[in-house]
Amino acid sequence: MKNVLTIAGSDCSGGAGIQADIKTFQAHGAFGMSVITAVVAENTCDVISIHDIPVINISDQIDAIFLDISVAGVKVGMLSGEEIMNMVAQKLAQYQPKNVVIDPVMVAKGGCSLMDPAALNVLQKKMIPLAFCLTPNIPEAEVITGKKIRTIEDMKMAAKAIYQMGAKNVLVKGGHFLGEPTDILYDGTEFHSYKGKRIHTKNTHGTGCTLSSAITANLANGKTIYEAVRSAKEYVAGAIQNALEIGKGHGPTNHFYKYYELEEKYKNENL
Ligand SMILES: Nc1ncnc2c1ncn2[C@@H]1O[C@H](COP(=O)(O)OP(=O)(O)OP(=O)(O)O)[C@@H](O)[C@H]1O
Ligand SMILES: Cc1ncc(COP(=O)(O)O)c(N)n1
Repeated sequence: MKNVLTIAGSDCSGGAGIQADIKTFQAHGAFGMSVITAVVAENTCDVISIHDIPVINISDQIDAIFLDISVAGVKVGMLSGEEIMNMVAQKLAQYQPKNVVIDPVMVAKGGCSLMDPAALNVLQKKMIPLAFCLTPNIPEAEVITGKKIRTIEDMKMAAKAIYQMGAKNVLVKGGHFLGEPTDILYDGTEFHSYKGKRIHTKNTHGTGCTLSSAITANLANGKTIYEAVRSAKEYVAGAIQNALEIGKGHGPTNHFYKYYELEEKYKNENL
């Protein structure tokens, strides 16, 4: 079993952030670990408040893991400000883990900001070059590149521009477009398009967190980036399809359907 780490914020309502990441790791047969960067008081409707964990403690959490345990993949989610981002970048550069997947979380589904805009420069200059894969949604790709995205061609141009900032692979997610959700991957040579069928539901809280964690676990489990993204997109579609009617707003993705499959696999392989 591979050990995978998420460095992200806590969503007390269990739909996004650390909680979504750990559920996703578990459903992929990986051992999940977490470094919590912020405690977000949020639910399916709103973000009420954000408490950043002191930088020294985040740094200690990262050391605690890397000084003791081998890490096969790292997913990075919410980093709310410059100081935290600088430190996480410095620690990743120090420990050089493989399979770093960065989800540049900026705004929660309800519209609340989860990243200080002043941190954009650090994201571009220090975090993006550390990413084996960066997974911006359309608004995030627009902020990072400073260019509007209206078409698939614009998504490709954005992926290329972000690749040039130093990420090895860039996946621009198309969930925010109307119509079928197509994601575009650029690997520095070619574009790969991942098409999906739109599932008509309001229960999509945590889809971005789930996708990036599934990619991380797949890479840690030895899949290529192309296979990791294809399989993660299928996983998210299943998690949306089986989404739960929890709360009054955007309900969370559901990971249980995969646990049952995993249980069967383990039984059949006598693991
Ligand atoms: N309604 C939907 N039906 C099917 N797939 C979807 C739907 N919405 C999003 N997706 C897929 O889910 C993944 C996450 O995409 P999205 O663009 O929503 O990311 P995100 O905005 O970062 O998510 P979040 O809002 O949770 O942070 C992508 O693979 C996208 O294509
Ligand atoms: C702690 C944390 N991290 C990430 C998100 C983004 O997820 P979403 O856009 O689905 O609200 C979130 N809401 N909370």
